Amino acid sequence: MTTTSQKTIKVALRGPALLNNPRFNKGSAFTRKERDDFGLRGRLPYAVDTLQEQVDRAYQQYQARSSDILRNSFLQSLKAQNWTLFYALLSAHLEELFPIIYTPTEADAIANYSHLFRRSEGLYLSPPLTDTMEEDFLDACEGRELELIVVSDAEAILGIGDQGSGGIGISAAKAVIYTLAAGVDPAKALAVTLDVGTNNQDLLDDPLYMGYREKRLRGQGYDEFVDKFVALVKKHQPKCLLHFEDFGVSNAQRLLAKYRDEHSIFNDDIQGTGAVTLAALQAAISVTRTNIEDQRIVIYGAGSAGLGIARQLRDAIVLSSSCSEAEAASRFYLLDKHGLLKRSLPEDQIRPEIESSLIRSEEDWGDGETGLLEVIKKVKPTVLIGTSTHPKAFTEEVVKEMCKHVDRPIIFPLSNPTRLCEVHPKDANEWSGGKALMATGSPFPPVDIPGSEKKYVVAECNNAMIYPGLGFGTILSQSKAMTPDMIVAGAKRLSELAPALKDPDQALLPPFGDIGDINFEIALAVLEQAVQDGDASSEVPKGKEERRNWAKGRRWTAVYPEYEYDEGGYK
Ligand SMILES: NC(=O)C1=CN([C@@H]2O[C@H](COP(=O)(O)OP(=O)(O)OC[C@H]3O[C@@H](n4cnc5c(N)ncnc54)[C@H](O)[C@@H]3O)[C@@H](O)[C@H]2O)C=CC1
Ligand SMILES: CC(=O)C(=O)O
Ligand SMILES: [Mg+2]
Repeated sequence: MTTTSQKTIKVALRGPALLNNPRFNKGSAFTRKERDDFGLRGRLPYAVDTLQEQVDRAYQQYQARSSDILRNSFLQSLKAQNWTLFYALLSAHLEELFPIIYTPTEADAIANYSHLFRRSEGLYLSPPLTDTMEEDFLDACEGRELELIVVSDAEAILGIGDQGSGGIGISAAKAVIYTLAAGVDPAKALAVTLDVGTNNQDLLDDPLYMGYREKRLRGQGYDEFVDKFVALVKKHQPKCLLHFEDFGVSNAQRLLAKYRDEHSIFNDDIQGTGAVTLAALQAAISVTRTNIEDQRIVIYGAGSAGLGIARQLRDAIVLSSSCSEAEAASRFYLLDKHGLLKRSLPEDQIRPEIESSLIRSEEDWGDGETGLLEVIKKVKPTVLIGTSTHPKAFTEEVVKEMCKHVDRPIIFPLSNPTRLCEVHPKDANEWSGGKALMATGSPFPPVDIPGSEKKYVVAECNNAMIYPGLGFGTILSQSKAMTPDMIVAGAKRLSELAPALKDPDQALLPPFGDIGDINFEIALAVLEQAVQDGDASSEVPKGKEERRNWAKGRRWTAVYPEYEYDEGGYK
């Protein structure tokens, strides 16, 4: 691990103000000279640590915590103290710590936000403070030119639903992953929660609940509130990527459509999930040696993720075959709470934003609700994807029925956190006699390959495998929008890096331990696409190799620069 960079930066903070600033704090790693210059001599134990020694100590402290939620709290607190150490520790033990800062543990941390709370982070915006929103926004930006804002209104956090003010947790976690995986400078990122109230009665009844204790704002009031926020982003941070996370399905779709031509925006649950699933599917069909247009695809759970996946895969079929959009759409069978989405369902059982080509016609399917097993029997799908939050929905009967018709069923139970997964991969593996090609939303241990000493690594098909690269590539390009072609370029690059391409017994996506290298490649692919389409800024270097080196240099890494005291320096 490199512990100091060659860079020297000017800092205007002294003593406790420096030690309490997580961006600049080095704790026990301040050099003797820095201790002299910044009034720190007697404020620190005598020895000067390296970053590696700090990481070793922090890791020991981490390991001493007795539960995942306590480990999550420990890491939160470390982040509030020292960003460099926090990111260096995460990078050093990435695969182990990732599920602690993200799914599944972060879901529990968010659900218990008001009880675990110690220190605020990011920006909290609520309707009673609408009049001061601009002032509060500018305060949170602290004069910085941001590259990234992650915003959530917390209506559909992971699979655990409406979490009110706890939503800041998902914005912050997604922002951390941008830094960890893509090298977005944490000082140029902001986590925001639009705390517009909550319909989660448990939160409303909780005396310790910290959010805006009202039912969710809806309708025109909600739209005006979001409009005001987006207008501030456009006005004060025109170059920043605005990432939407875990909005309720109707708002997610609507807001993406509303703002996509106005600012560089991205909806992770729709676009990120669509892209990562496309990459995993490309790897799976390279194993089955079939074409994407020949798949019959059942998607169980037609919300943000399910619809995002359907649209991304449909568009991929159109791109790689002679199929029209309608022909491509006819390969999909979407199910929601009332079973198969088909025209004979009452109007209020199908969300109005779902395009009719994704809804099956009644002649084929008759009246009444059609459940998953019936759909599997009739459709004989090659691909079954779960985005429903309905645990264990892919029963033994469902998996075995699928196996009757295809040799290698592709089964992606993507719901998070772990306990909401549609099928445990161990069960799907057993029921399919080891034939299922699997990917899940949260991490699962490898499963046995029948008749082999080897294990089958279940890919983690989570948008976190791709969104940092999609976002960083867009930030680098300074394109006005993250275009569909840029997203496809990122997904294509990810699928090329799948271990299954080299060995069909290997995982459909790379491991999360490689998330940094992988997302750098994704970011480059996105940047190249923007350059090719003429969407990149003129500041982007002209030659391809030059661009790669330039992009590498733009990555923030967890190293300590040297500090020089200067009254005009960073505060
Ligand atoms: N692996 C990944 O990268 C991602 C996974 N997800 C996961 O997917 C799940 C859904 O997330 P979103 O789409 O954002 O939520 P959402 O609320 O927009 O969608 C869930 C959909 O499932 C439907 N549903 C609920 N119960 C059902 C049942 N019993 N049968 C069929 N459909 C049912 C709901 O009506 C809704 O339309 C969550 O668990 C989330 O964590 C979401 C985004 C990314
Ligand atoms: C992964 C993600 O974005 C979700 O579960 O909502
Ligand atoms: Mg999400």
